[in-house]
Amino acid sequence: MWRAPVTRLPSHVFRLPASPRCAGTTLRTHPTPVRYPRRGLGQLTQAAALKPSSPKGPRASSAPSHPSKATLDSDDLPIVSLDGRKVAIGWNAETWSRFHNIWLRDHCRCSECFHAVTKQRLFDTFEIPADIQPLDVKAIPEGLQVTWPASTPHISLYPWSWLQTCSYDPPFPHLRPESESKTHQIIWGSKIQQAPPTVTYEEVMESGDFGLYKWLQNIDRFGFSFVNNVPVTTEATEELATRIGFIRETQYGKFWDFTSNMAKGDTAYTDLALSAHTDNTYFTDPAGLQMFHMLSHTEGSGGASLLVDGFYAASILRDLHPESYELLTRIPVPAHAVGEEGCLYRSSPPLGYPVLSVDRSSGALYQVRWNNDDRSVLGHVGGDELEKLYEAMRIWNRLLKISDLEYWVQLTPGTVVIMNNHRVLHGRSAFTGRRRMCGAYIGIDEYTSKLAVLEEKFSSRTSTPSEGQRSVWHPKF
Ligand SMILES: C[N+](C)(C)CCCC[C@H](N)C(=O)O
Ligand SMILES: O=C(O)CCC(=O)C(=O)O
Repeated sequence: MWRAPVTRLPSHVFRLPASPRCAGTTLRTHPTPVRYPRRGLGQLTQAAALKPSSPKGPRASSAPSHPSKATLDSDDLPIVSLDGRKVAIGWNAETWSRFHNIWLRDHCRCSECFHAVTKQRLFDTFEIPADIQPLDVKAIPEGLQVTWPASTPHISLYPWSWLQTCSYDPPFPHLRPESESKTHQIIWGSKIQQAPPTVTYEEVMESGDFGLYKWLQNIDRFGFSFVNNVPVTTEATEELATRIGFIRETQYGKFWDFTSNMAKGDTAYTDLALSAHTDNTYFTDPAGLQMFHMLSHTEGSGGASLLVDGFYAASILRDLHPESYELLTRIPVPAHAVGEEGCLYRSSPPLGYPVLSVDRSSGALYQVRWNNDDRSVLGHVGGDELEKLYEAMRIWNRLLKISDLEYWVQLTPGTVVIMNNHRVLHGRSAFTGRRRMCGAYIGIDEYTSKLAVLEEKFSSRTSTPSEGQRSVWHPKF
């Protein structure tokens, strides 16, 4: 049985082994702090600075760390030079970035080129000559200053830290904001039941939003969170959901209040057991968050809830069954929801989406789509690949049922569970009696937007300026 080496974290949570990249989690390498060009390097004359730098100029080897302040000392500025159709910036003796001239002109964010409030581009990118050349490039304490040819020469200024965050030749991943959350992702197994991520209703509802931030950080890191002490009403549960964003309405309604009465044409509205699955595999954009609050269960038993970390299961599949992992990241699987007379939802495009969606550039897993009950006819997989696909699904299904991965919990009135439906699978055991459940979906974009806004508010990296308007140099757009 594959087990990630347990590190110094509590026994029920651990980070993936220090392999370069695992499903959904890229461990951050903390760059050794790098000094800016020493005085000697910073003293290039203006003319020298404009000379094309040596094409074999040193490439990035030690990634720079963000400058500790917005402006740099005049005698310690990066070297800047023209390099054909690019501008080269020497952060230190061996680390350079190169930005295409057209990229720099396109990304000018002065008030003429970029709307200071709406943060939308104001000029026509395609008016920029493909071979545009600066009249001048200069390193000044505030950043890289570039003068562009125009009837009245146009001056652009790019802050040093923004250039480092956006550097693409080479990229500095550890400076990208998305590296933060990926690094924070914590995968878990059944031992999470020792200390599941939990916040209180009072924390989440308090007006300062820090409790709400704590809740969303839980979801960002673990893929789910409980909320305790929630009033046992649909109204309080709905109000809790809308603290994150507007509810996603579907054919099941907006805020659901359901039981096993087949009110809707889906087995969720029965007392049957449901194996681990994600919802909405038939939607182009499956709901991002799913919230459940069990309001009552009388005259019966069972109905325990199941949570499985799909990113954990996928990392095991990747490491132990790479061929099956590859098939599940490549072969689309169609799905449908047609139980309601007035509905005939089927995947669009008709072939559907892979069970495991992987970012083709980084290789990081970003979504699990799995509901074997809602899967449609596999009519597009030919040859021996079909049997390999069934074998891959069999292995995947077996992984989801390993006791070390299953977190069974009996929900009780007053405790809400919310999960990231793109990562955490859920299910339930069969039950008897009358079981009343309520909840809602929230779109993935509403969730990630609210988390980003709260990060702006509470984290040091991207604080909103005192005047309340976010900077045009915000690292996230
Ligand atoms: C609305 N509520 C969550 C109660 C039921 C949703 C139906 C679940 C459906 N089989 C799916 O996997 O999407
Ligand atoms: O009834 C439950 O506990 C969960 C039902 C379910 O899996 C769903 O609605 O997707």
